[in-house]
Amino acid sequence: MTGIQEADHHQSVSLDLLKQKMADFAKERDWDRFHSPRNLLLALVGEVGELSEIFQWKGEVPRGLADWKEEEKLSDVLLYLVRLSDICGVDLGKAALRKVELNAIKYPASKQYTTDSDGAVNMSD
Ligand SMILES: Nc1ccn([C@H]2C[C@H](O)[C@@H](COP(=O)(O)OP(=O)(O)OP(=O)(O)O)O2)c(=O)n1
Repeated sequence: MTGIQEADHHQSVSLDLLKQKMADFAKERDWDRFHSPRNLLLALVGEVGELSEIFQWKGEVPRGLADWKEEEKLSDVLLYLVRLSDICGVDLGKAALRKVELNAIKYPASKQYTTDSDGAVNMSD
């Protein structure tokens, strides 16, 4: 089973599955030689740039992004990030989970939060 059927079969798509798919994709094309950390980072930033183009000059966009057809750009960002993490030997899922835990310690849910005009977060009791 491959591709979309596989995704449908799974409850949700895991980072490990995406990591394996990207590794297979590169290996089958002999593209490991292109997937250096630097190249992957530049490719990732390039895809973030493509994503940014969709939003630029449009003002604030409502949540839900009605009729948004740009899922592929988000996917490219994720795929390059997953691949970069793999090549750099980082367990992205574990690292992100740990960061979520650190965020919760840094910003307790019991506090009140406001933001400055420059976007900085202020915390109070
Ligand atoms: N050296 C490469 C080139 C591509 N890809 C994979 C990862 C991305 O998911 C996708 C990116 O493909 P393109 O560079 O063709 O970019 P787009 O799909 O965004 O096409 P375009 O820039 O024409 O819109 O392909 C990859 O793994 N390694």
